[in-house]
Amino acid sequence: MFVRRIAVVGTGYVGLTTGACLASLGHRVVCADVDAAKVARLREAQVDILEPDLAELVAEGLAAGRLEFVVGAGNAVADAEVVFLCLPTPMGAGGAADLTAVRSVAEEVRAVLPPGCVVVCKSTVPVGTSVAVAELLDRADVAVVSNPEFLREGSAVRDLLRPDRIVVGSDDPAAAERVAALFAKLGAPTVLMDAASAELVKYAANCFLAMKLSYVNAMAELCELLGADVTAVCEGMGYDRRIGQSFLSPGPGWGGSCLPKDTHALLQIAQAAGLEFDLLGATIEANSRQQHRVVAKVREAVGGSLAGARIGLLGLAFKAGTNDLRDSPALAVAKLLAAEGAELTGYDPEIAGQLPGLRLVDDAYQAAKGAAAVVLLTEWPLFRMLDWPLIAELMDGDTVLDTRNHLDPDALRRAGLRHRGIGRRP
Ligand SMILES: NC(=O)c1ccc[n+]([C@@H]2O[C@H](COP(=O)([O-])OP(=O)(O)OC[C@H]3O[C@@H](n4cnc5c(N)ncnc54)[C@H](O)[C@@H]3O)[C@@H](O)[C@H]2O)c1
Ligand SMILES: O=c1ccn([C@@H]2O[C@H](COP(=O)(O)OP(=O)(O)O[C@H]3O[C@H](CO)[C@@H](O)[C@H](O)[C@H]3O)[C@@H](O)[C@H]2O)c(=O)[nH]1
Repeated sequence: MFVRRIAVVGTGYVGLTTGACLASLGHRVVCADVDAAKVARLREAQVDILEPDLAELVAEGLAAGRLEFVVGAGNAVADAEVVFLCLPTPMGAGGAADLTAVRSVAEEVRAVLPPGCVVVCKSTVPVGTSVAVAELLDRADVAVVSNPEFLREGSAVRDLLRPDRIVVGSDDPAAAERVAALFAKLGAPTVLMDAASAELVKYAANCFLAMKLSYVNAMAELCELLGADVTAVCEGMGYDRRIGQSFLSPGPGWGGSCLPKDTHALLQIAQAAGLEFDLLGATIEANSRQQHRVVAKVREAVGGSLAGARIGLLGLAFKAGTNDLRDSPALAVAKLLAAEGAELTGYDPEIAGQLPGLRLVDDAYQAAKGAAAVVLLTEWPLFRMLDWPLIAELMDGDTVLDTRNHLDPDALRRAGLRHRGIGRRP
């Protein structure tokens, strides 16, 4: 494999993982960010996000001289053969993806990109963005390639080094081949296509996953009405290889930094193209319904009114294994509870500091103390090991709402508590 000089712009979940992994594959990588304090920490191998193996890979790359961190995209690209854009594309006005950072970096680097380099869009961006970036760059000698990223938070390094597939799209097939070659060592199935299709694959995949979860959450509601058990139903469905066992767990609704913004963005993309994508709209609506359903269950547990009710929340991150709170369903549920006058105390093993609308405490027992009900919102393994008799003693009420079906109902029952799950037989 040829060693390549690579620049990565943006050192968040995607950029830092991409940079550290490409360095571990032998390439020489310069990562840039606008956040000077973050760059200073990264130069000391201090990684803020909770990602297994990432800090180690960063330290190894720095020590080997293959990984470097600089402030500002313009300072990273000078001798790069390939430039990855790993910039935020948050939900903007009306739900569309906000491309401000991508555009501003394209303008920042256009005059300093070396001749013949390839610019790769790894951010999740609407169809047509590669073409728009090429127009902004206005450099006939620079090709633009789409290489969407599919990593999950909490397993970012593993997902990047052992991907299910690599998608590379460009209207310049030679440039796409050059980008695919960077990852050749991984031996993953690599799908080459045109730029528009590659951009759409990312949204198509995330929206399909969201739809699968909304379906499962709706099925859980139906199970409650019919006296069936969603765990058994999903297990039975999942053995069908066309369906699969993964991504079939009901919860308090799906969230995180990607699924919510990407479903809204694709709805906008479809609408702009003249398609009312009703199925996707229903997927989003069902998710909001699921959060309201959780609130209704808490209301019922405390006897009808949440005004002044003390509620203990276990878990705040959008899923276990991350300290990311972006679009966390736990926070969405907390906000709805607070709007009805509930007094919230919350605990998450990976979240510290202050959050609006709730009192953050240092352990699950403090969250349960005096609570009329306890609500588990993130499936942290440690919650399975709690001292339930002690929690029963500390609580005012007796109901634990387990929105992830994560706890052992018998252990709670033995402690004298009422366990309420999602889609479970009472
Ligand atoms: N987080 C994920 O799990 C994930 C997975 C796949 C794809 N994506 C997509 O990848 C993109 C990046 O997501 P992320 O989660 O890594 O974002 P992030 O918010 O974690 O990181 C973005 C980084 O870009 C930096 N930045 C912003 N403007 C900049 C500029 N002008 N110049 C240089 N740096 C700048 C920020 O300071 C930040 O460090 C998004 O489009 C997202 O949808 C995210
Ligand atoms: O069976 C399941 C699986 C997930 N979730 C929830 O769904 C949300 C998203 O989970 P996950 O997909 O694991 O999180 P992300 O790290 O945001 O990863 C998604 O978003 C990334 C950014 O686009 C993509 O790269 C990944 O492929 C895609 O899985 C979270 O709230 C989870 O709790 C469930 O409720 N039940």
